[in-house]
Formats: sequence, structure tokens, C-alpha cells
Amino acid sequence: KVHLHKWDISYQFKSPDCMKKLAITVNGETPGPTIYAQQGDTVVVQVNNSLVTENTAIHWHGIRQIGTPWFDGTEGVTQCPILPGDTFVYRFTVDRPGTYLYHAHYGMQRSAGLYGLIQVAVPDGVAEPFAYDYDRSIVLNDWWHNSTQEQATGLTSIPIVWVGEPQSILINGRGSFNCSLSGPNQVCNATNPECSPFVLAVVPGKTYRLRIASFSSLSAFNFEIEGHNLTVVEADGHYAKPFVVENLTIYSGETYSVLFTADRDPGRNYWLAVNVVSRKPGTPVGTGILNYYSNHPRRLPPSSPPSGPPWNDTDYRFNQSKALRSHPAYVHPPPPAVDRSLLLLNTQNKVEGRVRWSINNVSFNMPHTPYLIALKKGLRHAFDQAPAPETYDYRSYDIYINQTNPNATISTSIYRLEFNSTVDVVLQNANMMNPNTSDTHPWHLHGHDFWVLGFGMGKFVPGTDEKEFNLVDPIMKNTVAVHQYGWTAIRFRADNPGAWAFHCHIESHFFMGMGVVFAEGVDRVGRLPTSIMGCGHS
Ligand SMILES: O=C1O[C@H]([C@@H](O)CO)C(O)=C1O
Repeated sequence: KVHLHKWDISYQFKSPDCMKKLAITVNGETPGPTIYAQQGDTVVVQVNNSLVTENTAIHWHGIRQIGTPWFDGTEGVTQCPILPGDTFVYRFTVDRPGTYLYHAHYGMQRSAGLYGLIQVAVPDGVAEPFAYDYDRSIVLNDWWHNSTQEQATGLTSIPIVWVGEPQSILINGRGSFNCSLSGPNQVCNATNPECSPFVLAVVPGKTYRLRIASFSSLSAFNFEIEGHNLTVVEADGHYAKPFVVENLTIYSGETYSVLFTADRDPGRNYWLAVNVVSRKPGTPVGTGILNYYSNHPRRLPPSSPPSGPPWNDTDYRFNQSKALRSHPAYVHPPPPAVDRSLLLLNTQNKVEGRVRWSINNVSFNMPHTPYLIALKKGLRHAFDQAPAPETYDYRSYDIYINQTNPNATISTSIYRLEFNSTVDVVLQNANMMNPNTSDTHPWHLHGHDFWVLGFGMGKFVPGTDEKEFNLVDPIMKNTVAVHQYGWTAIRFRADNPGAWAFHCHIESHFFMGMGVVFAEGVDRVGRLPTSIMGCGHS
């Protein structure tokens, strides 16, 4: 089946948290419409860029784009930007069931509101390894009152003007800023229906599948339904070995399905609560209402919203990461032999006086000619041909202190992977430029899923820590957290011809250079559509 969507991308005045602000919308909405499809279907999205003064591009996050690497929607990597007034048609197959995302992949436009869900159902007659009565979704985001242009300008200023903690957390596009805190020239209207809390209505006794997705620009979130345990059953489109949590930590770019049963006292409503974790919260708890039929949907619960785990409890988050395993009936064992291992140190640095993020001391810079085009056409002058660094000086580097020399270099270099090779990547976290701080970084790989082999605290020791890898039942994902001062190991097969971004999903961190590009089998890529071209060298 082919699903055709016609999208008009435009700025609109919106008040998702009661404060009026310009937001980027799909057909006037943020979050944009959910794309529904069934495994094997073709999705066609005709994107008309009505932003007037801004380019755009849309990434289909978690969709591997097998055979269509040019429709990954990553500006600078797989396509030229879509110019204002232009229409671009994405056409791709959704080859696996599960919960996926779409969002802008141009500048910091995701933060401005261009995002939504993709739900791919199993084929008719195919059963999933769990049962539920109803399917619902929860889309999480963090929200600022200044514009993304202002944020981007601040990030590139000397000295840096950091974006700071968000003003609000949005649940399905709804938050509630305290209007008494708004400045005199700002339009905040607490009674605007756009910012009335999200209500999840449930029938007592029924079991719900909640598809939870985070589009956060910065924050790690902890999601809790007051008084209801959650059973995790899916992550990034893969069935998980079910495990029960009181609350779920979710990082930007991840999706989970959880099951819960509305089996508590039906005489009242309960809170949905989203708390910021990992960074010191500067944002009030995001709330919604779990409404037991037949209570009034606006009746507030008689309690305070859950405050979640302590924001700085790294072990708590680390333990959830380690609890996530493949469902036993759906294990795809990773290839045992590895062809290449990369050890990637994540650091905050300075380049020419600006604060940047670097991988093995190289800060990523997007070239003007998209890599896929440059590689396919052999345009060697379009980007730095020197290979990107494979490792860092792990023997002497102290991940717990500020670097003695914070300067890094900036480059457009990439990792060329042999087609069909098996690649291990260990992401190593470290101290930032402020003393005693390390952020959690959700890393997202385009074009592939990877096996999550392991997590560790402290420094990864090559030759030793591989022994801790889970080669038995690792979950496959497309986004995974690298915990503070810790490491995360993944494995993937370079079996998808194309050029693929791999980056921190924190919007400002990727903007500040926190990413790399992998390219494989480009000689096998079919004829590039001319619609992706028109910028840079030719
Ligand atoms: O990239 C970042 O920059 C700030 C801060 O380190 C500089 O002001 C911060 O908290 C980040 O995550």
C-alpha cells in the first residue's frame, strides 16, 4: 500500500505552554500528524516548504532507507536543503513494524516544533509478543520561549550564550508555563485551550500500550504514571524482554512501548509526570492527566505529581539501560567477529574561541555539498579526504578532569567503512569544560540499527572491557545513551549503501559539532534523484 501525505511546512503563532511563540508546523500543527502504515508499505510525503526565509529537510528517524539513502532527509549528508517555496517528495518503504519518528534535520528546526510520530503496524495475521486493549501515544519535548535563531546565534557567539534549561516540558504538544512569570511584552494566556493539559482517558480494567517518544532538544526525561507500573515491551522498533519499571527514563531520539493496566481506584484521576533528569532541573515537572472513565477529565488528582528519581542518580539511569534486552523470541545475535573498532571520545572543546563538541578532538562541520552526492560523483574537493580519527590516547587521557589543552580542530572528514563489514563503536564520555560536569549524550545512528553491547562507568579499556559485552541477547536500537563519565559499546553491520550521520541527538550539541559520518558501499548506490541536488560543488 502507498500512503500519500501532502505537507505544508510553515511558521505559525502557537501557545503550546500558554506563551505565544512562532513554531514550525506541519499543516498548521505541532506535533505534526502521525504517519500510520503497515510493514512493507510505501510512504510518500510531499513536503512544501512555506517557511518563506528558511530552508528545511525532514529525517525519518529509525527508518533505514534501504535502497533509498537519498531520502534520509539529513541536510548536508544525504540531500541539499529544500528551499523556501520548493516542494520535495520523499518516498520510502517502512520495512519493519514499530514506533519511529520524523523531524526536521536542518539547523535547529526540530526545536522549533517540526516533529511527529511514525507508527508501523505488523502485517495482518501477525501477532505481537504482548497483548493490550488500546494503543495510545505520548510525544515528549522540551520547549523554550526564545527562538531557535536566537539560540543558534548564542551558541556560535564568543563568549557562548548557552540555551539554558527549557521553560516547559510538552506532553503531546501541551505544557503549562506559569504566566505570572512572563515578561510584560510577552503574550501568555493561561486560559488558552491550546495549553490545557493533555488528558489520557482510560477505561477501568483495560490494558494500554503507550508508545512514548522523546524529541527533546536537551533534556533527559523520566516519565511516570502516578501509581501505575509500566512494562517495557518495545524500544526503537524492537521487541524487548519485558521488564517492569515504576517510571521510564527516555532520551532524545528514543521510542518505547510500555504496557499498563488501569487497575487502580477508579474513583479519581492520576498524574502523568515528566521530570528532567541527568541535568540539574530548571524546568517545572511536565504534567498531564490520566483520566479514569467516568471522572471529569479536568478533575485534578488529589495528590502532587510524582517527582521521579533524583535527577543526579546516574546509577538509576545506568541500571535501566542495562535492563533493556532483546525479547527472547526475537533475538538477532550479533556477528561474533569484528572487522573494525572505533573508540570515540566525546569532549567539549574550543575551536577558534567558540565552544564546540568534538569526537577524538575533531569537531564536525557540515560541508556545502552533501556527502552522498560528493561520494557518488567523486567530488574529492567537497570535503576533507583525510580519514577521521579511529581512537584517542586512552592510556593517558583523564576523563574526570578538564582537558589541559581544550583546543580542537574542525573538519568535514568521515569514516569510510568497508561494505558488509562489522563495526564496533565505543563512545567514551568525559568531563566537559566546566569542572565536575559530564552530560548524558543520546547517540543516534542513521540508516542502521545497532546491537547495544554494553555500558560501563569510567574509562573503557580496550582489550579488557570487551569481555563484558553482551553477545547473547542485546537489544537492537538506533539511539542509545552514553552516561556521564561512562562508555557505551555498540556493533553494527555496514550493510546499507549510502552516507549516514551518527550524532548526539541533543539539538545544540549536534549544532556544535557533535557528530560523525559513516559511508559504505557508495558504488552500489543507485542513480541519485536530481531532487536532492542543487547545492555546493557539482
Ligand atoms: O554544550 C553545552 O554547553 C553548556 C555549558 O557547558 C557552556 O555554557 C552546557 O551545559 C552544555 O551541555
